[in-house]
Amino acid sequence: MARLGRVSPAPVLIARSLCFAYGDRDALHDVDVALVPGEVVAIAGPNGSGKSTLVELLAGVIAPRAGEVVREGDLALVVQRVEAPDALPLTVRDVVAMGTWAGGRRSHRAAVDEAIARVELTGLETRPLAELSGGQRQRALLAQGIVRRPAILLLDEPAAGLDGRSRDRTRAILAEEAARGAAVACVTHDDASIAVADRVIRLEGGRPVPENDAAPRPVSRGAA
Ligand SMILES: Nc1ncnc2c1ncn2[C@@H]1O[C@H](COP(=O)(O)OP(=O)(O)OP(=O)(O)O)[C@@H](O)[C@H]1O
Repeated sequence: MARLGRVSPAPVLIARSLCFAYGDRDALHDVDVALVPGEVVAIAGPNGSGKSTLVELLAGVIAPRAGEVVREGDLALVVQRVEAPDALPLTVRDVVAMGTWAGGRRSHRAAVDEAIARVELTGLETRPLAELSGGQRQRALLAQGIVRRPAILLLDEPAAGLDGRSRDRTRAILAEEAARGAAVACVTHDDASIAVADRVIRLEGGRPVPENDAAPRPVSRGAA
C-alpha cells in the first residue's frame, strides 16, 4: 500500500524538448517546462534569449519545430502590447469581457467588474482603450487574462512600463492567482518579481541555464 504523504500537484502544463527557429535562425533549444498549480514561475534572461518565444510555444500561439506541449485546463495569455486598436472603439469593459469568451463561457458582469477593480481601473470601465495610458492598457490586458480564472496563466512582461505601485499590484495579483490554484508563468526583467517567484526558468541564447534552479520541481509520478 502506498504511503500517504505530501504529494506535489500534478502539472497542468508540460513541455518537453522544445525547439523553435525563426526561418533558419534558432531561437530555442531543448527546453523542458512543467507548470504546477499554485506556483509562480519567473521566466528570465537577457534580451533575445527566447523568453517570449517560449511563452508563445507554451500558449500554443506558435508550434514547436521539435518537442511537444501538453496542457490540462484552460489557458490565458497576457501579452505585452503597447499599441491600442484605435480603429476599434473598445472600452475597458469590452476588453476585459473578451477574456471571458474562451471556451464558450461568459462570465457575469460582476466578474468583469471585479477583474477591473483588481487592476485598479474602476471608474474607467467605459473609457475607450485607445484613450488610456500605456500602463493602464497593460493593466486592462491583465484583467482580461485573469477574469475567467484560468488554470494556466502565462504573461509576457505584464509589469513593463508600469509605475511602482502598479508593479506591486501586478506582482500581488500573480500571487493571488497562484493561491487560488492557477499555474502562473511570467516573463519578467523585474528583479523583485524574480526574487518572489517560486521558481525561475532562466534562458540564455535560447537554452535553459541549469545552475539557476531551472529544473522543474519534482512532480507526482505518472502525471506526465
Ligand atoms: N518574428 C521573428 N523573426 C525572426 N526572429 C525573431 C522573431 N522574433 C524573435 N526573433 C529572434 O528570436 C530570438 C528570441 O527572441 P525573443 O523575443 O523570444 O527573446 P526575449 O528573450 O523575449 O527578448 P526580450 O527580452 O528582448 O523581449 C532573438 O534572437 C530574436 O531576434
